[in-house]
Amino acid sequence: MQPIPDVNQRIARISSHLHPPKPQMEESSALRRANCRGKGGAPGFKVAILGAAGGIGQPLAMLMKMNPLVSILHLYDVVNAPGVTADISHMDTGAVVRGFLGQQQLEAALTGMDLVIIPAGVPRKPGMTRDDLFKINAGIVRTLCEGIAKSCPRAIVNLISNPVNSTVPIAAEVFKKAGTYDPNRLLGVTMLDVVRANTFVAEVLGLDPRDVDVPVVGGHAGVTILPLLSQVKPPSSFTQEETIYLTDRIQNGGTEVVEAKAGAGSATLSMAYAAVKFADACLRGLRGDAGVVECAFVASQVTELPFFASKVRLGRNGMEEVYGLGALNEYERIGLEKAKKELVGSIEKGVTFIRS
Ligand SMILES: NC(=O)c1ccc[n+]([C@@H]2O[C@H](COP(=O)([O-])OP(=O)(O)OC[C@H]3O[C@@H](n4cnc5c(N)ncnc54)[C@H](O)[C@@H]3O)[C@@H](O)[C@H]2O)c1
Ligand SMILES: O=C(O)C[C@H](O)C(=O)O
Repeated sequence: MQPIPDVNQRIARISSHLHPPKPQMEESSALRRANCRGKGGAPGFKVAILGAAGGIGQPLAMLMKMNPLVSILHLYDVVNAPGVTADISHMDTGAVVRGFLGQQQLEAALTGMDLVIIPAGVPRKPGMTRDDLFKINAGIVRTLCEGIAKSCPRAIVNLISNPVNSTVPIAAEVFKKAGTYDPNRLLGVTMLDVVRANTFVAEVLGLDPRDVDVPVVGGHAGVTILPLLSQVKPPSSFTQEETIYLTDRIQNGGTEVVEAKAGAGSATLSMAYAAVKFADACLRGLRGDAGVVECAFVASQVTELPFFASKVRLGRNGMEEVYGLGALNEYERIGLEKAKKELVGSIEKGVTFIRS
């Protein structure tokens, strides 16, 4: 005969139906992870997203949950991390998802991570430059990088927060101060410029964008975004009119989206796609795949500037080789001078923010 549960047990059972266990945020679930038979031990890399509840963070988290190279996915934000974590964690893909809310959980979010992707920070509104975001985002990036230096100093960092031309130097200075700086592990994400360039060039040439590869060098703001149309694959030639149109559209792709969103933010979905494309390349490099090459804003000796976006080869140690610029045509040489002129100030601004 079944024992009759006492009233308190019955109330507890009814209440647990009405108020199902909260999504896993640390130890909040009624059936704790330790009691589950599956330990989520699939082989793969541990990845954290900082700013995971934002416009980029959410689709980025979804796409990383779908990436078979990821075994553990940590979602950190200062707001709404529990909701996003609950939602994403129901996807029946391999990665185990854990959520972390607020500064006091930053250390737990970062400990043991192989790759940290940072889309935390405010986006532009129409009329603003990326540099207008410096005031708020510089401090956010500093805090998060201090956390990385403390909790996962060997992690590869993919920095998305704008202005990338200044936030990457900020991150480098924070890591230097902490004694953990490895230039090969700090990569500013400029992949969206490449994704846009491939799309716009394919449109002009009448090709499938998946068959087009446009190197984009320099930085990630206005004239610092320098597409090398003379090096497009498959080899292609452009009229002067096409070159001017394409260069302008690639350099102002971000503004095109900011204006279309009319105050509701900047590129999020195409950025999440680009971020995952780049993160996947980093993970394939970490796995030891040969010939993984993408563009990124990195510490560099390709020009006289300390940072510059170039094609880089990714490997077990992050960036393993930075490629030179190759032969440039006259139009690109003029563009390069303009890009360097603006980059000097943006890099210096980031360095000074930490040193002063
Ligand atoms: N590199 C690129 O190509 C590229 C492309 C698009 C956007 N961006 C930049 O990415 C950033 C984010 O854009 P978005 O559209 O996702 O913005 P968003 O406002 O939608 O999301 C930002 C998220 O960051 C979180 N956040 C704020 N402070 C934080 C902190 N201290 N720690 C952790 N999280 C914090 C917010 O709570 C929010 O969830 C912006 O700076 C934007 O300019 C860069
Ligand atoms: O343009 C922006 O402010 C966001 C981002 O840098 C982009 O290129 O879309």
